[in-house]
Amino acid sequence: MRAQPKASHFINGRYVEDTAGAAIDCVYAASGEVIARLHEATDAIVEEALAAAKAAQPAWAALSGTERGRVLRRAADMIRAENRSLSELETMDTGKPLQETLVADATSGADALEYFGGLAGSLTGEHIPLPGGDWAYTIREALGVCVGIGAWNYPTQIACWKASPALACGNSMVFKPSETTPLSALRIAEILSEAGLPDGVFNVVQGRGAVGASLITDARVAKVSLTGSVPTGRKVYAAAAEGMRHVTMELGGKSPMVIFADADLDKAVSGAILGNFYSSGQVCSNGTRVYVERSVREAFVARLVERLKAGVVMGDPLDEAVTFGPMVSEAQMEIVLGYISQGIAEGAVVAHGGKRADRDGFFVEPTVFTGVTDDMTIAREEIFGPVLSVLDFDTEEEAIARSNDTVFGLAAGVFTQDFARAHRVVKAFEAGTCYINHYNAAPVEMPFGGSKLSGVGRENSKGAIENYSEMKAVYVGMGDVEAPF
Ligand SMILES: NC(=O)C1=CN([C@@H]2O[C@H](COP(=O)(O)OP(=O)(O)OC[C@H]3O[C@@H](n4cnc5c(N)ncnc54)[C@H](O)[C@@H]3O)[C@@H](O)[C@H]2O)C=CC1
Repeated sequence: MRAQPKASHFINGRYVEDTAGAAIDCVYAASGEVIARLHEATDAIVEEALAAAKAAQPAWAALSGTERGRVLRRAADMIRAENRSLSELETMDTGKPLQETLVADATSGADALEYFGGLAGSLTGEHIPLPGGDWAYTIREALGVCVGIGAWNYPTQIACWKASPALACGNSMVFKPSETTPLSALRIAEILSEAGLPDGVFNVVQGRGAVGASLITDARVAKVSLTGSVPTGRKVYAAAAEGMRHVTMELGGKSPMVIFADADLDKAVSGAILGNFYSSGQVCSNGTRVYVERSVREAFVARLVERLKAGVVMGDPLDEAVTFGPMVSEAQMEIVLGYISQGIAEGAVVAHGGKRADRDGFFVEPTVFTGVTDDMTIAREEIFGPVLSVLDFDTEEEAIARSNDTVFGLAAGVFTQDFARAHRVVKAFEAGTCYINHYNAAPVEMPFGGSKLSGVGRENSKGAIENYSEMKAVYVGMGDVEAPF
């Protein structure tokens, strides 16, 4: 199997290569096979990308929002038309089942392009009447050159979620995908170009952390948007602060899901599956701490395990019948297996799964732990794999307090038929993205992002516009100017 792109980088409307950069091997996670070899951006490539983005931005910003939006919406249509091949590429890049990528990756990217393309024409400032006939107005302006840095779990989606609001507002972007999944952002850049995006407005450069770091501190960069882990977020935020750059930080989590005894148990089990095993658990907002009211805990675990036994089909993720893929990489598999061992060592009980699957590739069995306590490592740290911890609780107050007892604040969910309680619990959650009787849906119309250590700013929704533009305020004096002397 080969998925070799035309070159490693896409700059100024064309593919660019510089083989002097260190090699990045792209590995198909279901077999361990190398399917493409790319090269990290050298200093010359980084310079070329930033110079292109800087040069292209003013003319792009000078177009009307409607004109910019038209390009984004055209790209959205092209992505939808090409959904199958983009989904296959995403599956090869990440190892996620084609069954998932067909509905959740390029389509989500297209949604973002369409949504922000639609908004672009309506971005305006405001008129502010003042006493004495004076007035003020605001001009919504682009920030300039934005840098986007992606994680490996949703490479297409992340590229589009960052590019769409940035470009809608008139910014240009240099995007660095994760070195683990370098392929799909290149194709997105190519499609944007084919849709009519002026050269240099969206550029992709490859590389590991050092390339990301060199992008952030360049004087031409006005904003950095990162999707990644908390430790990386700390470094990127600090580096961006040196130049007073704007940031959006979409970081990790250890989110709670609270299931009350009155919940529709089948819906709650579905929520727990969506919030733990989709993308083999490699989802930042996953609700991995599943608090179940004591009286229904056994029934919940029994149904969950039954559904996993019946529904999990492991195999080649390119086979559409497969529902459960491998970890993205051998390294990630080892991390997840390490957490499982630690859970067992600290006294948690494996109710399902618990080991590497007996097949080629980096597969870890979907794993359910019971007997988990709040102080265990598996209940405190982000695992980023298919490991669900069941914890039991007795009262609403206790469930809320324990849910919030974490440094993270990305997402949280509640399952109950008592809607007054649902809204009360959600109000008390310390999390940016909450769910009632659902989990992990991320429509573009809804803000997405975290509080506490899980992030700064929001992606998607009209709110993202605030994160990719700034207001220039203009005071207009209509009468005398009174001065003290
Ligand atoms: N909140 C959200 O929306 C999401 C958060 N994530 C989080 O991402 C993490 C998993 O993704 P990984 O790729 O392993 O994260 P990571 O933090 O290792 O890497 C993220 C990106 O940052 C780059 N990077 C690393 N060091 C850097 C530095 N010093 N300066 C600039 N860039 C640097 C990497 O090359 C990569 O492109 C998890 O913690 C997960 O929760 C993942 C998806 C969505």
